[in-house]
Order: sequence, then structure tokens, then C-alpha cells
Amino acid sequence: MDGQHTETGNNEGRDVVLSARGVTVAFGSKVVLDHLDLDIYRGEILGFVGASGTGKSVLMRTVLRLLPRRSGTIKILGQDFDELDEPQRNALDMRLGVLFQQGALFSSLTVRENIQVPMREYLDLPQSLMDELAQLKIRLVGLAADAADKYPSELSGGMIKRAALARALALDPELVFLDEPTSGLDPIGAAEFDELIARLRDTLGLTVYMVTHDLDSLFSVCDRIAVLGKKRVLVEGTIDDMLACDDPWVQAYFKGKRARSVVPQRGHAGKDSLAQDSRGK
Ligand SMILES: Nc1ncnc2c1ncn2[C@@H]1O[C@H](COP(=O)(O)OP(=O)(O)OP(=O)(O)O)[C@@H](O)[C@H]1O
Repeated sequence: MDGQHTETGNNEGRDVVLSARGVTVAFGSKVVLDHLDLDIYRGEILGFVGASGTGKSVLMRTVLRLLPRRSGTIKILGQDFDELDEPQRNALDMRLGVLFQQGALFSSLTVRENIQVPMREYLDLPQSLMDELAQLKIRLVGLAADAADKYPSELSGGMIKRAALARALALDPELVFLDEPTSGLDPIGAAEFDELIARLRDTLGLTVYMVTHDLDSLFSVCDRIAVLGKKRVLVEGTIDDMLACDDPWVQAYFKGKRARSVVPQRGHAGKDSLAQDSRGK
């Protein structure tokens, strides 16, 4: 059901890399998402927010086909998984990277082996090339070379996130899904991770779909934000659009006490100045 949510700003002519229309997901009689619409544009970092339990993870899992939907269509990079055969699905899967909450690394595998899991699943490469590629990804996410031989239990929380990101990037995806990537990190670690995501978006041309509760991330690296509420996307747009939105939850979230500590002078500042305020803390 198109046009149910408020989409602000002019996105006409932009390349849509993910388009959800009328998506409904339910568990028995409990409807979590009801005719949800959402667009993600190429090259942007979209922050996806909403109160706890509103269905942010459910939507991400539905988009990734880990949960079934009751109705609606989802197109990723112009293709609808439902219309693809197995080899085509695999080809499309390879263009997506995913970082689940808590990193979700395999504890019995080293960082190098974790990064090579998707390579083994989708590609047929000699071990020496996979080792080289894993080392490249390790460098890309700012880990030291010797992290390759470490097991997840030997890594700090921030290193685990980076290693999980390296695995998400293993197949050079175009669209990356991040589920609360900065949760559990201290503010400095979280800010560094945000900077890494922004840098990778710029250098690799990634599109990023980021579920987050982290106001700093929303203010500093997200180009657009989508707010989930009432089982659909209530509003999507820039930080300024969020600040201007009169929905009570959006107001409380973006103008509440926590937001004020992130953005001391909210209201009329543009994204850049908001970001500066946030980072300057
Ligand atoms: N497999 C499942 N079976 C039944 N109910 C589920 C299942 N997965 C999620 N739910 C329900 O769907 C709703 C949305 O859950 P979800 O995990 O997507 O919320 P969220 O917005 O990601 O929350 P949080 O911010 O706390 O992570 C919740 O009420 C949850 O209990």
C-alpha cells in the first residue's frame, strides 16, 4: 500500500537499491509489520529506528528472507527474490553483506576463517587467494594483521564488530545491512566504528541499511532516517525532517533529554553542524 508513510525531501530520480511495498509480517495472530513501505537509495546510509519491539529486526530478517512475509513485495538491486531461480538468488545474495547484532562470529573459527565462510559458501577459490583476500578485509576494517589468527574470545567488543564487518564485506557487497553495529561499544569505540562505516561507504560506494538506537550514529553518519512505528514506516527523511516531525514518539526521541545531550543546539542546524556538535563532545 503505497503512500501510507510520510516521505520528505526530493528523492526523485535517485537509484533505489531496496524497495519494500506493502510488506506485512505476522506471527500467528500478532501482526508486527502491516503494509510497510520503504525505499533505500544507492550510496546512502539509512538509519532505521523505532521503539524496542516495533519490528526493526523482523524487517531486516524479512528482507533477508530469514522470515516469511504474509504479503507485499521486496525488490533488492532491482530484483525480486520471489521471481528468481536458485543460481540467480545466490548471485543476488552475494551482492549483500550482513552484520548481525553481537557480531555473530563463529566462536570455533579464527577471524580469517570467519571471513572466509562466505567465500567458501559462494566462491571456489584457492586457499592462498582466500588468505590474501581475508587479510585485505582485515586491513580494510582497521584491524591489525595479527588479528587474523585470533579467535573471537580473544577479541575486544570493538574488534569483534570490525571482524564481523570484515566478514560482511567478504564478497564485496553493494548493500550492507547492519543490526545495531555500535551497541555494546564505548562512545569512542562507537564513534570510530561510525567513521569506519562512513569511510567504507565513500571508498567502496556501499549503500548501508543500519538498524540503530545510537543517536550519535544517527546525527553523525546517517544521510536519512526511517522511523518504524504503528507497524509501518511513520516518517523517513533527514535529521531536519525528524526534528520537524510532529509525531510524539519522533519528537520525544529526537528532541528528548538524550538527544539534547548529543545535540546541544537542535532545531535549525543542518546535518553538518549537528554532526560536528555530536563529534565534538
Ligand atoms: N520468531 C518470532 N516469533 C514470534 N514473535 C517474534 C519473532 N521474532 C520477533 N517477534 C516479535 O516481533 C516483535 C518485533 O521484534 P523485533 O525483534 O523486530 O523488535 P526490534 O524493533 O528489533 O526491537 P529491539 O530494538 O528491542 O531490538 C516483538 O514483539 C517480538 O516479540
